[in-house]
Parts: sequence; C-alpha cells; structure tokens
Amino acid sequence: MIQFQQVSKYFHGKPAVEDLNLNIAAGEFTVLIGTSGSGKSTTLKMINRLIEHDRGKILFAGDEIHSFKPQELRRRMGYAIQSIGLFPHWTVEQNIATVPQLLKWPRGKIRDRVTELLELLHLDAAQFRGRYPHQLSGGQQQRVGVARALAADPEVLLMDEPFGALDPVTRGALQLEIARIHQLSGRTIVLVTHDIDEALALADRIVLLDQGKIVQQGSPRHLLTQPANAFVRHFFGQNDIGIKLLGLGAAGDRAHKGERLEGKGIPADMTLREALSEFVARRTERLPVVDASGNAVGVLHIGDLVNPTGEEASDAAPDTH
Ligand SMILES: Nc1ncnc2c1ncn2[C@@H]1O[C@H](COP(=O)(O)OP(=O)(O)OP(=O)(O)O)[C@@H](O)[C@H]1O
Repeated sequence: MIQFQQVSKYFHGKPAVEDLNLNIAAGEFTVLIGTSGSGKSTTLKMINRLIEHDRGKILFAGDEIHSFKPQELRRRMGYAIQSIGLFPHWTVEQNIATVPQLLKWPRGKIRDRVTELLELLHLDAAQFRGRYPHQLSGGQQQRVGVARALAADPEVLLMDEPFGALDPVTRGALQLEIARIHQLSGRTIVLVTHDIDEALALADRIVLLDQGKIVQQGSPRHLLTQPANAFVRHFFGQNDIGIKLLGLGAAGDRAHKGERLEGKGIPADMTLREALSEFVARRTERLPVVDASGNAVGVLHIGDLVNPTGEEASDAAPDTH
C-alpha cells in the first residue's frame, strides 16, 4: 500500500531520515517508534506530503506520491495528531465534516456519517455534535480528532501521537477503540508513538527508528524475542521483556479448553499480563476463562504463563485434579 524506497530527508543539510526502506501492506497496523528526534514524525508526514522527501521514492497504491495532488492524498489519507488541530470556531459536527464538505457530500449523508462516527467513538451524537472544541475535555477532543480523520472513509489512517497528553485511563480506552476500528474496517494504519506498551498492544508490525534509520522491524513478538542488537534490547527494557511478552498473549488462547472451574471467570481476551495480576490478587493457581457472553471457555493455569513457546495449551492430556 505504501512503499519507501531509499528515502532520505534533510533539514539544513542534516539527515532527519536516511535511506529508509519500508513496505506497509494494505490492512496492516504499523507503529513507528523510537527515541525523540529519530525521524518518526518526518517519516509519517512524508506519506501525505506534509513534508516533501529529498531523495528516493515513496509509492502509494503503486504510484509515486508526486503523481498525486497533495489535496487528493490528504483526502485519501486521514490524519490525526496530538495537538488535535480542531477548528475552534467550528462545532464538532463541522469539524468532523471537513473532508466530506470538500468532497461535496449531500447534507443528509454528512449528518448520518457524523452521527455514526460519534457513536463509534462513544460520544453521544445528540449531546456533542453542536458543541465547540473548548466545551470538550481533552479526551473528547482527541476522539473528535480521530472521528474527523476517519470521516471520508480514507484508505489510510496516519496518526502522530494521537493519544499523547492523555491520562492513562482515557489513553487505554482510545487505544482499545482504535484497535476495534482497525479490526472492523481492516484499514491501513500508521501510528507514531514513543510509548512502548502502546506499540506492543496495537501493532501488527513495529518499525524501530534511531537517528533517521530503521534499526529493526517486525512483529512485536519478533522484536521482543529476537532483538537485532543491544539498542533494541535496551529500548524494550531488557528487565521486563517477559512481562511484555505476556502482554501479547490472550487468556482464551492459552486456556485448557476441556476443563471447567467454578468462580468468577476472566474474559478470554484478557492479556496474560493482566491474568498474572489476577492470579496474584486472587491468590490462586487456576482461573476460569469465559467468552464475551459469559460462557465457559476453559481454565488457565499459572504454569501456562511460563510456557515459553506460547503455543496453545494441549487438551490431549488434560490436568483434571
Ligand atoms: N522543520 C524542521 N526543521 C528542521 N529540523 C527538523 C524539522 N523537523 C524535524 N527536524 C529534525 O529532524 C529530526 C527528526 O525529527 P522528527 O520530528 O521526525 O523526530 P521524531 O522521532 O518524530 O521526534 P519526537 O518523538 O520528539 O516527536 C530531528 O533532529 C529534528 O530536529
């Protein structure tokens, strides 16, 4: 969907990004991560030509991005940023409708789309559509920013620290919503963050940058278990890699499906990291696992957390005691 071929960008003769090769597949959730000044935002902004690259080629849907008008690119790519950039004198509805208005959608269609997006981001449409940005909390403004980026159903969603400056609870809620939107829509998403847990939770593929170059790219599990060098190991925090790996697995995948246990079940989509906390808090070594409707899925054993292969627990010889 988006390809970088030997792309470089210089500011005042100094490289911000150098010889970047990157292939972002359609439908993939890619997270660009790295230390401050490593070139994440520059990389993202070159995709929609907010920053023009100096060398190499960037392709979008097979064509050089220079063959598109910047306006066309920006209509086909939603863009959400930390500072939100909502127009202060426009209502929530007018803000969300920016691109549909440019595309001259009929009024009724715009109205329906605004309603749909507000509901998708858990904002009551009747209550919020007529408000102005200053009448919203920071988290609500961020939601409107994401809704605006999604408004014209873009093929690609570019997000630059969209949940920065939010409290951890709101941040977690918005991360869940983005993950859900990605699952529902299958849209290509490129997100910039310096939050390692956010990257691990959301990414299909993580691209780790340092000083304008890619140090390593791959699935979260790949970067955690096979770091290319000491920088990668250090970046992901060598001391709690085990805990981070637990964050990538779900209780439902590891549960012993043939077993049943009385008691309050943990949700199948709970991460193993959260399950570890439950084991400790409940002082138990086994936990029942339930699906979204509360039906039993199986039983998770504390020993399953140290299964180094991460393979699904076998039911061939269920532990029945
Ligand atoms: N408009 C600009 N003019 C001059 N230098 C710039 C400009 N934009 C970025 N840079 C420089 O390019 C390098 C990469 O910046 P970039 O914003 O892409 O990094 P980043 O990884 O997104 O950092 P952060 O996490 O701090 O936002 C930095 O050294 C930065 O100072």
